[in-house]
Amino acid sequence: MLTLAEMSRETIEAMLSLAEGDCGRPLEGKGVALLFEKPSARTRHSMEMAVVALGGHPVYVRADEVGIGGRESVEDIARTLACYHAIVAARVKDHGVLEAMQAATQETPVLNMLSDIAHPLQGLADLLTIKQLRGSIEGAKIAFIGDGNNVARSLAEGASKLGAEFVLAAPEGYAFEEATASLPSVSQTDDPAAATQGADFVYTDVWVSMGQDGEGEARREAFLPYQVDEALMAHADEDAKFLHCLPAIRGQEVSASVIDGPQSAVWRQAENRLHSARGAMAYLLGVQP
Ligand SMILES: NCCC[C@H](N)C(=O)O
Ligand SMILES: NC(=O)OP(=O)(O)O
Repeated sequence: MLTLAEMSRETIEAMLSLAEGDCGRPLEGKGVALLFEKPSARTRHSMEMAVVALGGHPVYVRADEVGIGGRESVEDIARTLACYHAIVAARVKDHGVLEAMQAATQETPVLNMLSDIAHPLQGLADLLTIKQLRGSIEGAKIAFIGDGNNVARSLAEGASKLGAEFVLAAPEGYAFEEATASLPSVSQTDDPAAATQGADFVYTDVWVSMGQDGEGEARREAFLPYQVDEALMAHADEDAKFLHCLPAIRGQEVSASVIDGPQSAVWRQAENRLHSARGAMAYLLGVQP
């Protein structure tokens, strides 16, 4: 599971059903490796607790402990972890590392816990949140305001598969590449108010992702007109909810009044990281809803 684009509608729906139901204990007596090249709060904790809920044992590994590409090749690290674990999960700087791991481990699933281009576990939690709050994903309108980044791309891919409308509002130079922009029911604009018009969900993420600190100043300037505040929320449906994968910077991509206000669903969304991780891993281990 490296991206939501490579998964079928049926697979995503099965994972969402498992997230809301009984997954059993398919990891009884088994381990899951959780390898992190970048920091994490939600992903580490939701994955560790989801592994425990499935009967398994999580092993947290920092990239510098195994020395990816230095002490040992990516392929040999993946093969090693696959000797002991039922799933190899990794948060990486370069998506190509995940592809190399999956090619090396073959039968042991590799699970993307965030890369430079995709965050499928976040996308799955977002879809679960939309399903719970709206009743159905099909026909929902999601406005994503800001960077066309890993989080935006995964949700666009999932929304497109499940028949939701996804509109990205991004400044020039930060929009989706053609492959994502041309997915069914995905569109983009540089106008945040136009994107938000009638939206059921208004989503944003940080302007400067992990590893982009060198671009911080240019990004903060480019994204200045893209803050989600109460004035922008007024363009959305009156029952619209605000979503953010977190961590958030109040006063940059979102005003405190919106993220801490009555339309915010960010804590439901954060909790759903646990349920969706459980559903995703159960499915990867062969459990059917
Ligand atoms: N916690 C999710 C962080 C998402 C952000 N786009 C990043 O890659 O840093
Ligand atoms: N949303 C998310 O992935 O959070 P962490 O970076 O804290 O894991």
